[in-house]
Amino acid sequence: MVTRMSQRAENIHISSIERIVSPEELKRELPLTNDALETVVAARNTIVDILAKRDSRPVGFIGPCSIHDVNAALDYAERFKRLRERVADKLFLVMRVYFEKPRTTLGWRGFIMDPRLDGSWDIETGLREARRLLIKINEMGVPAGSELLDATVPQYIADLISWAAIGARTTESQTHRDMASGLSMPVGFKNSTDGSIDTAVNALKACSSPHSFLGIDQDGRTAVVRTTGNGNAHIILRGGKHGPNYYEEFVESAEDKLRESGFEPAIVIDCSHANSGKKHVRQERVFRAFLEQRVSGRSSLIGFMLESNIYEGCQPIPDDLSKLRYGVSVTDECIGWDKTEELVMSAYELL
Ligand SMILES: O=C[C@H](O)[C@H](O)COP(=O)(O)O
Ligand SMILES: C=C(OP(=O)(O)O)C(=O)O
Repeated sequence: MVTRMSQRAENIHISSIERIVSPEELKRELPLTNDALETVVAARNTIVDILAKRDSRPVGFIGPCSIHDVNAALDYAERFKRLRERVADKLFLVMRVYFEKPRTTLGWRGFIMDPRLDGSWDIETGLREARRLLIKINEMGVPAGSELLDATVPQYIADLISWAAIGARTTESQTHRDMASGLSMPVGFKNSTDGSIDTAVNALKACSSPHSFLGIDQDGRTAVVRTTGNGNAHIILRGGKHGPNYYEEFVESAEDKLRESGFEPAIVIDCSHANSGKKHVRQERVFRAFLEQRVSGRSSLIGFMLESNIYEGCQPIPDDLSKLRYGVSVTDECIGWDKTEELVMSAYELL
């Protein structure tokens, strides 16, 4: 017979809780360098200027769907650096350096959560190696943009991120709106997976106001976090379950909704995800439609996103990791580097 004293009311489904390095300890081990800080501050200021239309260059968020191999990420960053310098007078390019992946149901959750890609969930190593990689990329002069998914992660890496995304699956989440209201960098909110633009506009309203919520401090202790609100936020059209939303009528409708809510329209077109039906070959079509609208004077379109890797396509994560193909996405399909260069250079010619 179960006695009352043997019953338990908590941690029934918890198998373990392990302490890890605190944000402060990790930053002491891997400090922000002056060169990296310079990249971050300059890029954030430029994106703020682009949002406010003081800088007329479109911003491009380009890079892998997810980082899974540090060497391939650095190889990509070298190519990216050369390309971004070539087009810098007409385009401002930020590398997608995405470490956290939200999933529709199940799947690999990204480099921070599972850096070895084998289900070992060595999150402490993930945080450490993500921070180390971000320092190197920023020291090269390449600014990084990333989706912020776990509300604890920013304390470990946000000082190295120049632009953050809140994804389609979390734009409506109070936790993510609270978090975004305290972030130091500009933030893009995706429309939700059902295609709702209202959800993203509501997120802008929420995120531009102050909030108080529970988080951790730099020592890793539970703390009340009070924010001032983040006025540097914008929406990202990524399509939804009923199809793409990069066409003019959707952009106009988004502009109207933003104006009605008191925001000067600033919109990024995501050329991937539901705008491309997750087919890398369709990203070009979306990109060209973005360019056409932009060149014909639609100044609300302040930027675009391309999912790009060294080689095109994607691959499932094999049980034998030695069979992973170098430079190929392990999440969504990406365009390859040659196509990336071709698209960016064609935009450069046109702008
Ligand atoms: O960007 C990546 C994916 O679109 C997102 O993480 C969802 O992926 P899934 O539908 O394969 O789970
Ligand atoms: C997950 C992503 O996008 P979305 O939230 O639009 O699905 C992404 O950009 O990696």
